Amino acid sequence: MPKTAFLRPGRTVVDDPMASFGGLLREWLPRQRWFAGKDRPVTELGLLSMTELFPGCLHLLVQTGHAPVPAPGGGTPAGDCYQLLLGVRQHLSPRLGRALIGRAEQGPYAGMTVYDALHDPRSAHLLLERLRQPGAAGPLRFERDPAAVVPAGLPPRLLDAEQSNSSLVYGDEYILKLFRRVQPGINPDLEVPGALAGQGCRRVPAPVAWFRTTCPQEATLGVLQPYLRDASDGWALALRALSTGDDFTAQALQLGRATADVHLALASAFPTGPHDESARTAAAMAERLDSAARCVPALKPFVPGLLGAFGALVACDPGPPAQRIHGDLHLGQVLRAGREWFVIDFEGEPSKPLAERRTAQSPVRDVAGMLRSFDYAARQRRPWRPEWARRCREAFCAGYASRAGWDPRKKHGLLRAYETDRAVYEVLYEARHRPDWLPVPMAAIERLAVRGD
Ligand SMILES: Nc1ncnc2c1ncn2[C@@H]1O[C@H](COP(=O)(O)OP(=O)(O)O)[C@@H](O)[C@H]1O
Ligand SMILES: O=P(O)(O)O[C@H]1O[C@H](CO)[C@@H](O[C@H]2O[C@H](CO)[C@@H](O)[C@H](O)[C@H]2O)[C@H](O)[C@H]1O
Repeated sequence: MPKTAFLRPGRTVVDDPMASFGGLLREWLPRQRWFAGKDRPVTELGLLSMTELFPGCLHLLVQTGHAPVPAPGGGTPAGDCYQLLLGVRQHLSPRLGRALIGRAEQGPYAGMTVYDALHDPRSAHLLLERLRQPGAAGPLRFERDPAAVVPAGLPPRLLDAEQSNSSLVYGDEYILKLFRRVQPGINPDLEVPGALAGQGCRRVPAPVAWFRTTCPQEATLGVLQPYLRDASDGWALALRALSTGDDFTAQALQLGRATADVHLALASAFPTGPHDESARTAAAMAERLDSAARCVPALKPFVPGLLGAFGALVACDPGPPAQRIHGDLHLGQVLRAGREWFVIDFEGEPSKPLAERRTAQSPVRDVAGMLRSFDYAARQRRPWRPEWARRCREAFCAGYASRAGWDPRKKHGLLRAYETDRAVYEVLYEARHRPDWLPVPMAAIERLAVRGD
């Protein structure tokens, strides 16, 4: 196998590895669930860095490029940086068949089989070993909480979930999340749980080890944290309750309390700011709506009604002070283990720039996210169960109010604005990732635009 080294951007390499991988990855990337640019064909793929992590396993950061949109004023869509772990072998054993990316035809790896190494237990094992022993590999830095003791030899398994990233579970003890779309700066999914652990907040699993890159820019690549075994996520529990007819309001009430606990800890751990309800926030929401309506024309008839909801942001009583928030709170981001709710995945909405996700924002945004999620769950049942959603939403708000010192139910105008903004995001998300689900947020759009309740 050709010897590979870390490639500095801009350095001329005689044997360009992308001559081997470029074509294969251009085909493979857009088919991955975590690929964010599904609405933009990948026309170029550049290599930002490549590091041989261990023999037969390459760590790559690649940059996508997209063709200009032909429509007048269409511009060129922005590309993204993705993290890949590629296995390179002569032959792939049949048990790794679903990890296959393809066979390199040319370049330094000509004739070799290329595959997604996260599926390979050997690579997953060696990755944990790297995290257990802090140090550097090319531009990669492996670091850990000095107090944490992670045992060796925990058997890995790759989570099969529909995810924005990829996660490996080790022996039901730890979970390692590898960020697929990488943005410069510290990822809030490392920053926030680390800061909350410092506050003694037990509702968020604390980071145990992590790795980052220093090139081409500083960026977080992965986080290892304790795995909550026997936990069920809120989405699965809500759907189960809906199908058995069990009450879910007690859980929703506790979830409201847990959310408020996390908000209080966040407000202590990070700077807070004046309330976020301003003409600027309303304008940002209107802009997001405008660009969503350009991508999803079904939104267009509702635009005037939805703009009315944003206008209320400036007219109504201000909400609680701005603070760091979760940013993408829904039933899939909360886990129930034992009798407690835990909150995970502090990345925020994956499509927003990282710097924006790290700003202080209104906690109403998170409340609205969870309220939307009860509506999503209720719409999984036929006939639709609006009463179920209404009761859960009420209970969640009551639980939240009992801890937070303010009651979301008394902030109707604010909630409507943030719920509308969230539903617009969901329309875009579903159009890009799961078009079959589009009617779910569209039903909310209709309700919010027409009836406003
Ligand atoms: N600490 C944890 N304990 C148990 N399961 C977890 C933990 N963290 C994540 N998971 C599981 O992994 C799934 C994906 O995690 P998440 O952080 O939401 O990743 P993504 O950003 O890819 O959506 C969750 O839905 C949950 O089932
Ligand atoms: O992958 P993430 O969990 O970071 O979040 C993204 O995917 C979610 C879907 O998996 C999406 O959530 C939407 O669908 C959920 C049901 O599958 C529902 O509970 C949420 O309320 C709804 O927003 C989320 O928006 C997206 O960022």
